[in-house]
Amino acid sequence: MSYYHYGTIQTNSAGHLAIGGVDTLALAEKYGTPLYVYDVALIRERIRGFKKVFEDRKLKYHISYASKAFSVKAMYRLLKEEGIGADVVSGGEIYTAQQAGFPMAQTSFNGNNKSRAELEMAVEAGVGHIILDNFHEIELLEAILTEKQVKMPVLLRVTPGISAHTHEYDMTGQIDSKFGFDIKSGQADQAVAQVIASENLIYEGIHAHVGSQIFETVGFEKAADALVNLAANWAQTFDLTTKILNVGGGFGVRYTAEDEPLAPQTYVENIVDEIMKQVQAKALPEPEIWIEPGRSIVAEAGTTLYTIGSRKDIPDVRHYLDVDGGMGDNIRPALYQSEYDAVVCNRPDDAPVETVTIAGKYCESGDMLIHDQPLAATQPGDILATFVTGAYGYAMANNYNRNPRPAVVFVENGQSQLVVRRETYQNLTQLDI
Ligand SMILES: Cc1ncc(COP(=O)(O)O)c(C=O)c1O
Ligand SMILES: N[C@@H](CCCC[NH3+])C(=O)O
Repeated sequence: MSYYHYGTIQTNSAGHLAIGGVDTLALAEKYGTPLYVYDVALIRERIRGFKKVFEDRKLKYHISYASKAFSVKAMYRLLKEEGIGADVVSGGEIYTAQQAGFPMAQTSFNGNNKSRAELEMAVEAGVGHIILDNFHEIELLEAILTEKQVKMPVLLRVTPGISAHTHEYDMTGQIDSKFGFDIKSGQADQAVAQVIASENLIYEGIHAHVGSQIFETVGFEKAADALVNLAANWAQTFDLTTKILNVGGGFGVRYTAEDEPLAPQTYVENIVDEIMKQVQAKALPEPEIWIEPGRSIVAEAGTTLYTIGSRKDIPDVRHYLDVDGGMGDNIRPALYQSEYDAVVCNRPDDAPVETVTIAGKYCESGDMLIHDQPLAATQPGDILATFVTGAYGYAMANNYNRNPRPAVVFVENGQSQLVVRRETYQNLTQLDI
């Protein structure tokens, strides 16, 4: 086997790459390329794996899928089926969840610059919790709630001063961060005092998110300690009960064979055990533990299919193999130098015969999907699959060079279902006047 296995991905009896029991060549034929294909069984498996950690321990919990990783109506419907919540970060995500018929009480709203219009929308939509991020937002929300004469449960997002080991753009828990109230300087204390004094903001707990694509558990455990300490301090100083401890997401996944993440549940087991240890040591009441994973629920479930087109061979320098997508459907290599693996869908198990650089079709020299990919022999028209594109792929897709965004297909039990249509050229000009 020449590629790494995720979920239901396998070579079928025809010798082709199959996902969810569906031949990828048939998918490319039916829906066109580039195409995002999601292995629904793997998404379910990830969600159930997280649930099991809490249920095995008989703990109070809430899983809030970080929608930003992949926010489309079909995803919210799947979350609803699996009975978990969703974290949203914009009016657009609130709208999408509403359109999908998602139970809005099961949502929380994060973000460092929520607008008045977005906060009003959240209150009207019945969003379950607002995760307060800064002093301006406290005032804004208080004003809205006073006007509407409603009350809103809130969490306070704090920055615990932990620098997680990941790409600089993926770090969020360090003191010098645009997100949340800083603990060390006393901002978090000041914020909670303001919330307690408010008529309409109902304090329910604390939130921290240290960053994304993190492999070590130590950062998460330190953040968990910081949250329990804060809850203990606030119990003493303000006689305040912290009902919810939200430790965020950020659990790292395997993009290539070189990555060595822990099993997704292991991160959560470590965090939960650390929280419960500290809670017991400080004699605090048992909190409801919230997690907010995005990538670890959807990343490995996503595969992108491309059609191979031209190639350029520069003797003794490099072989460029071009595909019909690129930084418009996967900006992560250009933005974070992220690495991916690929196989040729009609012969995934063939031994590599050359090392190629997979280039996108966009007018940017940096539009490379994979550097130095060992690959079987290919010809124009062959279908190429890149793995682990389910998180921050479609979510960050764009129309650069006026390329339409690809379609999204869910596969499960041998069936495929179109869940997002391919954009058309007409869609591209529909807002132009
Ligand atoms: C507040 C918050 N919660 C959750 C997430 C989800 O992170 P991930 O997709 O790495 O699990 C993020 C993104 O980093 C975030 O900023
Ligand atoms: N978009 C980023 C992660 C950002 C996480 C959100 N705070 C990625 O693809 O890795």
